[in-house]
Formats: sequence, C-alpha cells, structure tokens
Amino acid sequence: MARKFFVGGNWKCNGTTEEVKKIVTTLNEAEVPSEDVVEVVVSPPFVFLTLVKSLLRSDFHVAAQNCWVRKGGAFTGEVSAEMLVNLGIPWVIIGHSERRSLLSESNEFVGDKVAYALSQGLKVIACIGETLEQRESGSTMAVVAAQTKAIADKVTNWSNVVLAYEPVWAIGTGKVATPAQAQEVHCELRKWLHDNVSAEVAASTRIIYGGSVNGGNCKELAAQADVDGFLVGGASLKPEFIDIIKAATVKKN
Ligand SMILES: O=C(CO)COP(=O)(O)O
Repeated sequence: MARKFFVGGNWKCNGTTEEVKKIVTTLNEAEVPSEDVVEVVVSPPFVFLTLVKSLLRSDFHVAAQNCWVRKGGAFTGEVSAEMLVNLGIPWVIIGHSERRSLLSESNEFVGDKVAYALSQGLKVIACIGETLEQRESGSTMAVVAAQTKAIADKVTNWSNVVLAYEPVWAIGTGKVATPAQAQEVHCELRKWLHDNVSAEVAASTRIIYGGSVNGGNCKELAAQADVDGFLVGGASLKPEFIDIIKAATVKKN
C-alpha cells in the first residue's frame, strides 16, 4: 500500500499573533505538491489553534501539541481530546520527547493518551526516540521498541496513527541523523510492527523522521525507502518549511 508523504510542522512553544499570521501567509502563498502527494499538518500552540485553522489554506491541516489522557474534567491546565474534536482540530501530537523528559511522561502514559485520542476520533502523531546515551550504549532499538510497544498495547486500529521517530540527540541541535541512521531505525521499526502488530500495519503506517530537518538535508532523508515524511521543529517556523514539503516529490522519482 502506498504511504502518502507526511510533513508536520511542530511550532512548539513559539510565536506571537503577528508571527503566527506571517507564517500562515507564507504557507498560504506557497506552491507545493497536491494533497494527493503530500499531507501537510502544522501544530501551533493551543492558544493559536483556532486562529491558524481559520486562516490556513484548506489543503493544510492543524494539530494540537498534546491533549489530556482521558475525558476532560477537574484537570487544571489541561486540554481534552473532546475539546479538540469540538473545535474541528483533526490531529494531535502525543509523546514528544520534550514532554517525555521535561514533564516525565512515561511510555504507558503516552500509550494511554494515544489510545484515548484515537477513541475520540483524533488522528495522532505519536513520537518516539532515543537519547544520546541510549544510542551510544547500543540500546536504540530496545528503547524505540519499548516506546512503540506501549502504544501497540493500547491501540487496535493504526489507520489514524503516524509514528514519528525523533532521536532526542538530533532535536534542536543541528545534529541531524544521517540518511542511513534514519533508514536503519525506520526499517527496524517497520519490522517490529510487522512482527508484533501485523504485516498490513507495517506496510501502511507512515514512519516520519524528526530532528534538525531543514531545507538542505530533507531530500536525501526523503529518498530513504522507509522515511515517509518529517516532523519539523525550528525550520517549520521559516520559509524553508516549503522546501521540506516539496521533498515529497523525491518519492515519485
Ligand atoms: O522536535 C522536533 C519536531 O517535533 C524537531 O525539532 P527540530 O527540527 O527543531 O530539531
């Protein structure tokens, strides 16, 4: 089954109203491959979600950067999956490494969040990835397999899940994984899905790469067989995000 190229822009905790409007204008004016070729999703902070949704071109979509693990209620400061659905937000990022490390989100908590968001009808970009220490000690695959297993334990339908492999050492560091390093992990992850979920899920689930992706390195990464797109941080705030979206055309050649 063909996996449509996916490019997500994670704006993290950045932006003012004016900056957000400027980014959206740049996106709206860009000439990019059609929706049949690439799925584009941008993820502003919660407070800008409705603004971005109202201004953004209709072939691009929006994602929240997190949501609560269960039904809303007495959880001060949280935003529920139901609220995102109510606002017409189709996607949510879950398990980003910044939340795993800074806010101590465990594998199990992330698995529960993914399952709950899916149960409410959201589509999920589920993030996994190893730290530098874990890579250097040779445990990359064990770490990402455990993170993926915690999701697989709770999820039965993978059709609305995109798996984002984001090595922590590559995030915001300018130290991008080499195309071979990304391909190696993506290929292993697909094999893990094949062996532990199903051949269908392995073949159809998009596995995207995140960590210092930019306009200069995106094409070579996109050319890797098991790299189905990107989750972009810093560069998604800049016009070069358009070049990253255009890397989708590498897959057609
Ligand atoms: O964390 C990321 C996307 O979710 C990647 O961030 P950078 O592209 O800034 O390294």
